[in-house]
Amino acid sequence: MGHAVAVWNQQVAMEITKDWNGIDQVTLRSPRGASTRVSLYGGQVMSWRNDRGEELLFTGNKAIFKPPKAMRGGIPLCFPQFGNGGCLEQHGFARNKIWIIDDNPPPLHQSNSNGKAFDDLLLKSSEEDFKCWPHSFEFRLRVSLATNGDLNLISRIRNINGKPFSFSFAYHTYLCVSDISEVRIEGLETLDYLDNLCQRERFTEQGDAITFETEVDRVYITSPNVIAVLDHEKKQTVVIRKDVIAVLDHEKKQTVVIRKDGLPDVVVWNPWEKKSKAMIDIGDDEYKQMLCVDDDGTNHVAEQLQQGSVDLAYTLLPAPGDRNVCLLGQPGTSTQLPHSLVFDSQFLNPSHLLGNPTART
Ligand SMILES: O=P(O)(O)OC[C@H]1O[C@H](O)[C@H](O)[C@@H](O)[C@@H]1O
Repeated sequence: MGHAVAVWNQQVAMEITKDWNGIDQVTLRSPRGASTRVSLYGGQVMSWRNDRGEELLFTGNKAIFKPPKAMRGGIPLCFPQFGNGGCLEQHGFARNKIWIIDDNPPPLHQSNSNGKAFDDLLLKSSEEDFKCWPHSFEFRLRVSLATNGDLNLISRIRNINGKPFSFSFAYHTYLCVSDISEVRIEGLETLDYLDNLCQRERFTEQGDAITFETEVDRVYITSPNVIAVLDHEKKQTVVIRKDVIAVLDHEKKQTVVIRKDGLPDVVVWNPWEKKSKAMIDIGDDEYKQMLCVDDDGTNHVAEQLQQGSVDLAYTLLPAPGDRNVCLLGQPGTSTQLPHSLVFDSQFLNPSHLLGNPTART
């Protein structure tokens, strides 16, 4: 079966229920109480809670949980287009499709499932999609939850007829923050970005850090190894690496680390007050509690998939905020943060990405 649990009590580790629209949703639970819920509508992660039951992803009070639009919040999957730069609807159609549970997924590395509850979902190109995007693909998503609450997403996109196609992709992650005015991002300051608010004009980031005093919608190109997003109010920091993003919330005493592979760019988005008021599915003031840090391959990759498949891996790791953090990047380098996580980021090897038992100390 494509939904399985490796180690602990399977009966409590995974549950399939119907949402209020009658659409299946899969809840995975860790033995320590962390959980995640993924909807077959869009393959979207709707919720991710740490072992204290605290929600780590943003969902607004006015979020609309009804097809044909994706719910604003959680982690929508943007495919085969991120943004509105192509011929498709904004962020592509995958987030608005009904996925199925994949009962027979091709194997991932053996250790991927060690000690984890996981579920495999599948979206196949349909005749309807073909009218607007004439390419044959299979998009497999593995969502897994480790014993320690780490959330891993692996997207495997496969060209199934050998005719090359291009696509862009993003994990459009809505992080929950305390107060956007108290959040800053460090590490993007020398990067070039395309400003979606200025017809994608290219600028170079000049400030010491990115702070939020107005709407921001930027694509940072080829993000470096380390970016930090600090949330003073929540006492939380997000560290983003090319392969890793960490989110530390001092107030909530939690850390989230994101590791990614095959996704060179970072999109930073907050709609701010005016745009929020114009959006029907977010409360007027809720922009203060959200920050989208999307990991994508919009500009550089626009993956050309000639044959075979590409894997786009993504890991979110929560950690208590009362220990020291050491993010180990390249061998011999490290970034010390005030709170706590130690991991080995040789994540290009899926066994490290998904199954490294030393990921948390
Ligand atoms: O409203 P959505 O289609 O979900 O898009 C929400 C946002 O997604 C990304 O972050 C884009 O950079 C923004 O321009 C867009 O507004």
